[in-house]
Amino acid sequence: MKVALIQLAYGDDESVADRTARVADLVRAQAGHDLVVLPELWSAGGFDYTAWAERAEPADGPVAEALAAAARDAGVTLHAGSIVERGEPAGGDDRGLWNTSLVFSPEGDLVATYRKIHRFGFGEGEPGLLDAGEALVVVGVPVADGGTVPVGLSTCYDLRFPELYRRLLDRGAEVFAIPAAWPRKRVAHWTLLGQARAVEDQCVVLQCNTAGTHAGHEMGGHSQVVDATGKVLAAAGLEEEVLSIDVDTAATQQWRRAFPVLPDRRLA
Ligand SMILES: NC(=O)CCC(=O)C(=O)O
Repeated sequence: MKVALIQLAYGDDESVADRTARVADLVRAQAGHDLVVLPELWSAGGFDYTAWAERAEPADGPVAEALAAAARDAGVTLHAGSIVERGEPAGGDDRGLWNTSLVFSPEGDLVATYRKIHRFGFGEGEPGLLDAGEALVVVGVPVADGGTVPVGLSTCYDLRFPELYRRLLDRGAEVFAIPAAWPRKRVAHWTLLGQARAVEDQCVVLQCNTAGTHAGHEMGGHSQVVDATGKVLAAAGLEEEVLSIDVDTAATQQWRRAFPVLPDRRLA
C-alpha cells in the first residue's frame, strides 16, 4: 500500500480558504499513492478553540467539498484529517459539534466518518466545546495491486487509550490511521505510544501530526509510519514534510503467524 502522510505546518496568519486551497494542491500532488493522510483539525486549527464554532461545517461543507475534489483528481483514498463538524445534536445537552475525520474514495465519495471518542482538554478545550463520538470505524482502503486493507480510525488523544485499538483490532483492523495536532512538549509520548500500539496490536501505524505554531501552541511534527513488528519505516522532523512510503501490508499477516501473540490474549 503506497501511503503519503502530509505533515502540514500552519500558523495564525493563513485564512481557512487559503489553507484549504494549499492542502488540496498538496493532495493532488500525491497521485499514485493508495492512501493519503492529513492531520487533525488542520482547517479549524488544532488548538484554535475560539475559532471552532465559526469554522464548524457539516460533513459535506466547503472544506469537505474541496478535499473530495482533490481525492478524485489525484485518484487516491484520502483520509482528510478532521474538521469541526456541525450536525444535529443527539440529545438534550449535546452541542451538535464533533471532531470528525472524513475519508474520501478515489472517486471523491465520502466513504467513512469517525467522531473522535476521547476529547482532549480535561474539562476545557474539546470536552468543553465538542460532543464525544461513540462509534468505532474500520474502513477498507483499495490498493493498486488488488484487494482492500482494513484501516481503523482514531484521532490524536485517542492514542493514549489502548483499549480502543484492541477493539479496532477485533473488528479486523490491520492498519491504524491517526491524524493529530500533538504539541512539541509531549512529542516523545506520541512517538512512543505509536510504536507501542504497533507492537501490542501487531498493526501498521500511520501517525500524521501537525507542524508549525498556531494559537500559541508549538506542534510536534514527528509523523511516523511503524510496521506491525514495531519497526519505524519512516519518520518526519519538526517542519512541514510529506512522508511517502510503500508499506508491505502482507507482511502484517506473516508477522502475526510467525509470532502469534494475539491468540494468547486472556480476558478473564
Ligand atoms: N489534540 C489532541 O488530542 C492533543 C493530545 C495531546 O496533546 C496529548 O495527548 O498529549
